[in-house]
Amino acid sequence: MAVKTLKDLLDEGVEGRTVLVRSDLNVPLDNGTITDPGRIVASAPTISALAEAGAKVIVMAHLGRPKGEFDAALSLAPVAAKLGEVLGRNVQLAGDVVGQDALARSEGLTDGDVLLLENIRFDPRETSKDDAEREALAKALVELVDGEGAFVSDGFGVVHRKQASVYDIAKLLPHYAGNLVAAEVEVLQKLTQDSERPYAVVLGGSKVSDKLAVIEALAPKVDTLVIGGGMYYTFLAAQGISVGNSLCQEEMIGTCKELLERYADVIHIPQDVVIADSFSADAESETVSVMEIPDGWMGLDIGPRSVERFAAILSSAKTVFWNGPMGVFEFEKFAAGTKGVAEAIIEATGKGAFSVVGGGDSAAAVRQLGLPEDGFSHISTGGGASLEYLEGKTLPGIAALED
Ligand SMILES: Nc1ncnc2c1ncn2[C@@H]1O[C@H](COP(=O)(O)OP(=O)(O)O)[C@@H](O)[C@H]1O
Ligand SMILES: O=C(OP(=O)(O)O)[C@H](O)COP(=O)(O)O
Repeated sequence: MAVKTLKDLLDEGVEGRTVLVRSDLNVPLDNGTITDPGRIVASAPTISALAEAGAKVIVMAHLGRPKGEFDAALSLAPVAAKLGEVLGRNVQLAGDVVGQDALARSEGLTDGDVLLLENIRFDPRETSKDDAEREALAKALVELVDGEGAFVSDGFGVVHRKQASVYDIAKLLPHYAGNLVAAEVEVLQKLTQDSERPYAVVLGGSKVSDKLAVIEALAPKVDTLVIGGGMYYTFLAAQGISVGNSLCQEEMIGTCKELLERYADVIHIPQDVVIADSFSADAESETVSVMEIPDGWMGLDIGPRSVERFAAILSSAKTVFWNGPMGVFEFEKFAAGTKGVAEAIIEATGKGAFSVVGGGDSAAAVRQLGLPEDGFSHISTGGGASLEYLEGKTLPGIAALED
């Protein structure tokens, strides 16, 4: 990556300078409690290095997908507390993004202080499609800077988003790749440059509209695409199978039909499914063939026959990239598919395959299901970002650092 790095910035000297850092602190929450702090832990070294070197550090981050306005359930308050604990230093949380409180707190920063702005997506300009709106937010963020500022991009999980705190801000300040972004890109380069065959990609999760588009680009590049989680119901619907209340992206049915025809040898979808009568931990559940999903029920995990078949396919892979849980692993009843597929990837890794798990929830699943983290070659903090990198797409948050 031909970009300046954190080391370059530290060599220049940051004492007394305000450094804006974009981190991906989008961690899973259960009723306000962080269930997996992985992304906070992975983001800490860059923030810590800057604070230690005497910078006034202002961290920008998002949580979930608020609709451009304050949402108490998506406040970064629990994240600020956890970040402080991990860093071993006080982390202030601003009550807003670029409002009165953020401005007053940024003016009061002294060397080595860390200030976290409130969820950057509370400001509708962050995710706006309008360049001028995003640029206006980027300018407001720069106004928090005292003297000669700098921008460090360290939120790998969000570098595929053309958003104000990821992309536009780099045009206004000297910019550098943080340690996490640099390390993640280095590992993913291995996957794109010399991936040993057979190369398998396993896709699941719930960001169906984002990731169905990725399948189109990845299918010609890999030997096997294993699809589970919330992703495959659109493929079932494309075969005329009724999916009840399962996640399904109606407008992508035509695309899925074409993909199934063109890549029949590459794409593998489940044969059986664990269905539920509601989206809850104690829902009534049953394992059925994918042909038998009744109206009103929804698929929340892949079934045991599918796990067995996927495990057989993955056992011969030499390169594996996995993003997205196979089911709603947060509920015990629907965790077996994710566990089974993860175990198959661990087994392949043990036999010499190079394996990468990407995504906040996928990484959380590995830890929560008690699987060994060192069973994989690398655990990445970015799911969508990794996928788009593997696709060969230009990632706005990385391209902006190259300018
Ligand atoms: N069949 C399903 N229906 C609804 N949600 C699902 C299903 N399978 C998996 N999920 C959910 O997908 C979420 C993770 O999706 P995603 O954000 O795409 O993954 P990652 O964060 O690893 O990139 C998990 O919270 C999980 O509960
Ligand atoms: O969780 C994230 O991505 P991932 O689920 O693809 O790993 C990132 O924080 C990006 O979030 P977004 O997909 O709402 O832009």
